Amino acid sequence: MSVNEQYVDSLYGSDADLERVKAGLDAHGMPQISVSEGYGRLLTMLVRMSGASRLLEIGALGGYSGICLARGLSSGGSLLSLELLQPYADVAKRHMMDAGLGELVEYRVGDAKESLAALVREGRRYDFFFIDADKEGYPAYLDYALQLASPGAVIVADNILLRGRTTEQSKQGPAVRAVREFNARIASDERLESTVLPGYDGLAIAIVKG
Ligand SMILES: C[S@@+](CC[C@H](N)C(=O)[O-])C[C@H]1O[C@@H](n2cnc3c(N)ncnc32)[C@H](O)[C@@H]1O
Repeated sequence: MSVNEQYVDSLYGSDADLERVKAGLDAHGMPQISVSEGYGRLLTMLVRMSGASRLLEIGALGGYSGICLARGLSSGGSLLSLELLQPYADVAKRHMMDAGLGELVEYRVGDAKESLAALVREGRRYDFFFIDADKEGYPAYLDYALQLASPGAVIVADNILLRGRTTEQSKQGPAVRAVREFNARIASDERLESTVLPGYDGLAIAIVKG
């Protein structure tokens, strides 16, 4: 983390619900790869500012971003979270319940591409997407988000810099290539209005034009 990011994070007090998630990840032998603190706060604000009520998260881990997303919901809103691993979804649900947000979230376990294809078949619509699962899947996740989006929906994706690998031309692995394709599409797709924030590990934010 940069000095600036550390400084900004130090302005905020400790958050008991999010600290519980970090401790829970260690306790369950899960990786500490939750969204950064600063972008977690931004997720809450984006949900609140957009007025989104049907949220779709791709990649739950231990529920850190789930808490941040659900905190921005107003009454009647809900979060569907797609997670590959049942034990991770169970841990995330526990953390959401501990944060008093358990009623707002539902999990679908399995490969996100299959869950997303099922949501398309079911005719579902969402007005906020948070993409944060396997990086090879990002281009497909963007395709599905566009199919599932209501007009004006917000699409956010984390880790678009891959800790420097995205900009290092010698790196040509499948995850790097997929994220480069995703970033290029976020910036150039005429259906989207977008920006990319280069802080922490990079965050893409797009609005689906109405
Ligand atoms: C970076 S972590 C998510 C962090 C979480 N969004 C947060 O900030 O708290 C990525 C998650 O995606 C899940 N994942 C990886 N591949 C997946 C797939 N094909 N389908 C669904 N989930 C997947 C992993 O099991 C892991 O929990």
